Amino acid sequence: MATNGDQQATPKPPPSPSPLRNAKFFQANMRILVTGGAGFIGSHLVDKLMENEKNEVIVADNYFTGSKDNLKKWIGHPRFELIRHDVTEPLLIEVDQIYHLACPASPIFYKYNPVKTIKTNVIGTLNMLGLAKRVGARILLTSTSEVYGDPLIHPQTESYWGNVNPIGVRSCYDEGKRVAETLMFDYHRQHGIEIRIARIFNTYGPRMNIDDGRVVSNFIAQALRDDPLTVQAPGTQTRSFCYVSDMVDGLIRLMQGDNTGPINIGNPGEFTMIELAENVKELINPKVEIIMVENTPDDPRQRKPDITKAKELLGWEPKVKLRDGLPLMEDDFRTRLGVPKNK
Ligand SMILES: NC(=O)c1ccc[n+]([C@@H]2O[C@H](COP(=O)([O-])OP(=O)(O)OC[C@H]3O[C@@H](n4cnc5c(N)ncnc54)[C@H](O)[C@@H]3O)[C@@H](O)[C@H]2O)c1
Ligand SMILES: O=c1ccn([C@@H]2O[C@H](COP(=O)(O)OP(=O)(O)O[C@H]3OC[C@@H](O)[C@H](O)[C@H]3O)[C@@H](O)[C@H]2O)c(=O)[nH]1
Repeated sequence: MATNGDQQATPKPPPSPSPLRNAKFFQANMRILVTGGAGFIGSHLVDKLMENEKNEVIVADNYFTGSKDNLKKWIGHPRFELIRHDVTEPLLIEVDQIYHLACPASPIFYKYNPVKTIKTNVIGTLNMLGLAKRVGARILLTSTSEVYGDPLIHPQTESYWGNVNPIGVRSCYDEGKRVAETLMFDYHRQHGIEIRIARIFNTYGPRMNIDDGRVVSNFIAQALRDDPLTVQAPGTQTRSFCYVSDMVDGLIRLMQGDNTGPINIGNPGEFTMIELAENVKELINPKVEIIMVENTPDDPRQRKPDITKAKELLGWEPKVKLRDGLPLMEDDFRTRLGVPKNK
């Protein structure tokens, strides 16, 4: 049973969705729901889960920031199903595991309709926990480093409670994810649900929306379009960037392991935004200009994961360095933007 030091209820055995599942000649695949599976991280997670022939993967997504395009290689596959579904509505299906990712992640998208972002985090997580409770599924929440807000300790350990503005423009996301974590633990303590919480730090890689608005996708798209790289002032703020394949590996290990978390999953390599811009310029377009532009309120000034827990409890650490990951993302952006390498 999962351990996190808190008192825990004894989990009930999962109800069997069909007596056939225990029959000798019935192929009992692991049924895995991925909410938000048409998005950036979700679609890479689906690719990895589909590699295992014992997995059946069901994606539920409302396509707010995701796209069917990200899943096109699986559409029609006998072990794959795609459902247009908004997680703020209940979902009645039979599954063994739930990876709950559904939520806009880029600040420009989560601020676009903040009330909807809160609903997605709170009602959406309640609905997925209700589903987990009904069918006895294990559920993993993709929480975020944003639960630490503008952190006053550095690097951030999971025991740090954070420094979040409860009424700011980012709060719909930060506080929404904090409530989602609370709900996960309350369902765990009250109903014995098997939970897993990943606190994801900034992740990048192929398939990010070209106009996603997050810094790595912005800089790469700008470099390929010969537009200036827009560093938001002061540019000394830091982030630590994890390549998506490392992230997916960490999420699967967390789901399959014995620990509830929360566990930080991220790459501790820390960069200022000026350093990131300089790296993109050097690697992708040495002629591009770097300019300073105005920032948005409550931008965290520093962020770096302490990944001791992930190393010890999951045997996980990231493998891909930023300077190796950026060219992989560049190739994907070149294809989608139609900008050949030696233009
Ligand atoms: N990428 C990162 O750096 C990062 C960092 C921390 C946490 N996370 C978390 O990881 C998850 C995935 O992030 P991502 O980067 O892939 O973002 P993304 O925007 O590419 O993917 C989110 C997906 O959720 C879907 N979605 C949004 N609201 C929904 C709703 N109400 N019902 C159903 N589907 C909905 C979107 O259409 C999209 O497919 C999110 O929960 C995010 O908070 C991501
Ligand atoms: O064009 C840009 C965009 C962003 N930035 C800066 O880059 C830094 C990172 O900004 P991003 O928008 O990529 O992402 P943030 O780190 O602010 O938020 C992210 O944190 C973790 C996740 O939960 C989410 O994916 C997202 O909320 C910020 O300091 C921002 O000011 C730029 O300098 N230029």
